[in-house]
Amino acid sequence: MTQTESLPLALSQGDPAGVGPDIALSAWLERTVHDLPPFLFIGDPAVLAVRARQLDIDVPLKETDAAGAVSVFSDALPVLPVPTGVDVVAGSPHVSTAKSTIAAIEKAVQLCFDGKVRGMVTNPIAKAVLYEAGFGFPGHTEFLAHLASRATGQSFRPVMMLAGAKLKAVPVTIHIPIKDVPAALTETLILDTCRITARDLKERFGLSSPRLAVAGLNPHAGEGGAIGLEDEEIIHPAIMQLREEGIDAFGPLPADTMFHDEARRRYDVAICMYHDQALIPVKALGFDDSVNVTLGLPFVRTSPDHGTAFGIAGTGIARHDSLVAALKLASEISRPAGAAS
Ligand SMILES: NC(=O)C1=CN([C@@H]2O[C@H](COP(=O)(O)OP(=O)(O)OC[C@H]3O[C@@H](n4cnc5c(N)ncnc54)[C@H](O)[C@@H]3O)[C@@H](O)[C@H]2O)C=CC1
Ligand SMILES: NCC(=O)COP(=O)(O)O
Repeated sequence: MTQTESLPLALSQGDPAGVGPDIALSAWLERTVHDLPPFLFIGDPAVLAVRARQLDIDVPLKETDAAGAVSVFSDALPVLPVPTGVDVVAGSPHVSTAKSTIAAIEKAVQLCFDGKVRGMVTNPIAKAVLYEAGFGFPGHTEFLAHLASRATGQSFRPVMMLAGAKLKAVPVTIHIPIKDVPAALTETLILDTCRITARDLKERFGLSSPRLAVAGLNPHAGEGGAIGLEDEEIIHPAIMQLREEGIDAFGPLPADTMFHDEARRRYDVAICMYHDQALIPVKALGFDDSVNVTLGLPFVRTSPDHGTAFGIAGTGIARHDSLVAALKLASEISRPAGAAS
């Protein structure tokens, strides 16, 4: 076991009124079945205790710091307390919890930089709740890059990748209105996204020469310019440049025919032009096994692919499969290259 492998993962609470607490509790209960790496929950122990009672499950909690988490994990769910300071009702999000939701994420990042955890996994946040509290970032992805820059003085370009057993996909533009996508799509943005994806698939995922299938923006990838010009004028030149750099990128491909079974065998990752072009196929093919992973950061971050699911928080029907997959993936990609599994 390497030094990194002896460390826990940090798991941030996410929105306390969402399913984050439910799935953290139930994943811990099945830690042995799933052979989970030890994780430290960063959030409010009172929220966990109330949710466990509501779900009628028995989960011992133990408040600790990162150093104590691994030894605690087999007998209790280790919790680094970040109190919400309010009574949280499952399924009823409230802006008053935003401060602690953000504090838990910041704490997890700090532990990564302090070398106290091997990486971080984030439970889902409700973006609208955080925006109401003045949060100035579209989501975790951009916030984590900001925190990394603040900690190091360097700039980081985060890349969102959804990774499942059947498909990995990267949206080049992320949380922006669909009407703004064409203007946001530049050759530089596509190049940066593909370079970071290719590098991290090599360095973290062990693919020696990742194949990047690049989607077009318009129907039929523009049909030779008759149905839009971005495919020929922006995406195609970016692909040519990537190929000159030795990156195995090809396209632009008509997006409607690049996700069927046979097409997916020709590539390792689909580079998509906007959020739903990437996330719809990933979630359709594997809602329960897919994981959101942020590439381009100086630490490991994964997350379940789903959101806060307020409608089912506290009911006992939230599945923890995607969180389990996120914990396992974080553990795998935080292992130094070449280390045996
Ligand atoms: N990484 C993150 O922080 C993410 C946060 N979100 C946020 O979540 C909120 C709700 O988003 P929605 O679009 O409603 O997506 P959602 O993923 O929360 O829910 C979509 C559907 O899937 C079901 N579902 C979700 N997770 C489930 C689970 N673990 N087990 C069983 N069923 C599950 C829900 O009940 C609902 O029917 C939004 O505020 C959004 O911003 C959404 C995606 C990722
Ligand atoms: N749809 C994916 C999503 O919303 C996750 O965003 P982030 O919080 O991981 O940036």
